[in-house]
Formats: sequence, C-alpha cells, structure tokens
Amino acid sequence: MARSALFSTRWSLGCRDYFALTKPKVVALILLTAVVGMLLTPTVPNLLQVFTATLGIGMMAGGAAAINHVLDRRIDIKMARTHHRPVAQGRVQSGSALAFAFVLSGVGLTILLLWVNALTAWLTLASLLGYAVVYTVWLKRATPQNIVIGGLAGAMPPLLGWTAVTGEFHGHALLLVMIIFAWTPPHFWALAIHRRDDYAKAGVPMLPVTHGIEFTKTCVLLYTLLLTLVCLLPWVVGMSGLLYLVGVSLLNLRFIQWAWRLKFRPSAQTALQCFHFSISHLMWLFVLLLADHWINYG
Ligand code: HEM
Ligand SMILES: CC(C)=CCC/C(C)=C/CC/C(C)=C/COP(=O)(O)OP(=O)(O)O
Repeated sequence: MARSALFSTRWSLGCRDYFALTKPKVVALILLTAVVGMLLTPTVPNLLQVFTATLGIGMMAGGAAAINHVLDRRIDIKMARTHHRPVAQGRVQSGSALAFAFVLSGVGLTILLLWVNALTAWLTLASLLGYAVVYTVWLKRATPQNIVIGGLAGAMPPLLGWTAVTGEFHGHALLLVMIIFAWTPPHFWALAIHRRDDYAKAGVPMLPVTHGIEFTKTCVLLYTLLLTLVCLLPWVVGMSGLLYLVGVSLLNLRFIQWAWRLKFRPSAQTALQCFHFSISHLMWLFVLLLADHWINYG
C-alpha cells in the first residue's frame, strides 16, 4: 500500500514537471490569440475545425517551449526566476524532455497536416523553429534585439488561426500579428528590467544588461506608444468598430501610464507591475476584438 502511494506521488510530480515544460500559461494566451484569429475570419468555422487547429497549434507551441527548457538549462540554473525548472534541476533528463517535445510537436504537426491544412502546419513549424532554434540558440545569446526579432515567432498565432480556417493569408490577420509583434518589447523588457541582475549573472545580453536600465525604460515607453498606434489599425481599416476602439484606447492609456511611471516615477515594483499589466492588456485586447466582431457581424 505504502509503495503504491509512493509510486502515485512520484507519477503526479513527474506529470507536473512535464506539464511545466510546455509553459502552460504562455501557451494559453497564445491559444487565445489563435482562436480569436479563427473566429474573426469571414467564414464561420465549425467546432471541430476550431478544436483540431487549437490542439495542433497548442501541442507545437508546448513542444517549442519544452525544447527551450532543454537548450536553456545552463542559463536557467543560474537565474533565480528559472533555477527551479525541471530540466535545469535534473528532475527531467534532457533526452526525456527532448523526446517529449518531439512527440508533442510531431503529433501536433500531424494533426494540422491531416485535419487542418498544409499552410497552417508549415507556418506553425516555422514558428516553432523560430522560437526554439533561431531565438533560443542564436538570437538570445547574440544581440539585445533578440526579443524584437524573435518576437515574430510568438506573434504568429492569430495568423495561424486565420489560415487554419481560410487556408490563405489576409491583411487583417497580419494586423493582429503586428499588434503582438509591437507588444513583445514592452512586455519582455519590463520584466528584464526587474530581473536585470539575473540576466547579467547568466551572461545573457538582454537590453538592460547591455544598454542600461534607463535606456531600456525609454525603449519600453517608445514601444508602448508605437503599440498604441498599431492597435488602432484594426479600427482604421474597418476590421473593428467602436467597442474595440474605446476598449483598446483605455487599455493603451493604462499601458502608457505604467510605462510612463516606470520611466519617471518608479518604485521597486513598477517594472514587475508593468510586465503583469502587459499580459492583461493583450488578453483583454483579443477578447475585445472578438466581442466587437460578434456585436457587428453576429
Ligand atoms: C520573444 C517573445 C517573448 C519573450 C522573450 C517573452 C518573455 C517572457 C518571460 C521571460 C516571461 C516570464 C516567464 C516566467 O516567469 O516563467 C514571460 C511570461 C509570460 N508571457 Fe511572454 N514572452 C514573449 C512572447 C509572449 C507571447 C507571444 C505571449 C502570448 C501571446 C506571451 C505570454 C506570456 C504570459 C501569459 C506570461 C506569464 C506566464 C506565467 O505567469 O507563468 N509572451 N514572457
Ligand atoms: C509553434 C508556436 C506558435 C510557437 C510559439 C513560440 C512560443 C512558445 C513563444 C513564447 C515566447 C516566450 C515564452 C519567450 C520566453 O523567452 P525565454 O525563453 O527567453 O524566457 P525564459 O527565460 O522564461 O525561458
């Protein structure tokens, strides 16, 4: 009896570690943006289409995150924020994590190829390689612009959602990609300011390490202003209506307020608060896009 209890505790701890490898909260927000991309298309998708596309994209995004855990294990162990991670700690062996990542991504790719369409499958694979290989192996270690360029991989999901339903590119989907692309620098640099010493210790050339905290705060503010302009584009091109315009303007004003406070009136927690707000900003923005679409088009 005691033996089987021990086995089941170990099993559940193991499952928890494998689940953590997929960066579930990040993937959850990625999937929200992908699903909204599916639901904003002129064609109304059926539930099975939405389910298979979400499953395939989610499995590949989770697989990308697991590969990142393996390739970054030596960096992760040096940083307070990440040192507890399963591969960094050796609770999951690199080989096992890689096998898990390949199976997860392989099944995801197969689902997309068989039940969604080839365009979405290959674009999702490109996003996976963009994050797990181009960003993690090269950009992250090479340049403080790492997250600006690498951000493209994380910005792709609304386009993946759109192509999953329509099988083709559309300017409206590219606008959604542009929003996440412009959002990524203030999202990440706010956290990087808070964790500057961690990145310096691990030798990762993030902007606050290479160019200092003040310069990074200026960049956060400028990118937040740029994001504000980009966020208006769906309304400018007639893709979204008044509900979106009013809602996103309020979200943007709040983001600018955080970025302004970070630059000119910071407390010890402002950078972290700005980072947390960035996540709510993107989540509510996509909820608004959907609500506005349903109000206007039913
Ligand atoms: C290259 C682009 C990006 C970089 C460098 C980046 C970086 C980060 C980092 C370092 C964290 C902290 C993770 C942790 O504490 O474990 C984080 C958290 C988060 N990111 Fe990003 N991110 C990027 C893109 C995205 C995208 C595209 C999304 C979703 C659409 C996203 C959503 C989130 C969420 C939801 C969290 C909170 C996770 C949690 O609380 O555990 N990020 N991001
Ligand atoms: C297939 C597909 C849609 C792929 C999506 C790619 C993906 C999971 C993007 C998330 C970006 C992210 C969490 C970056 C974290 O940076 P980091 O790895 O430097 O942060 P860390 O220090 O927390 O590991």
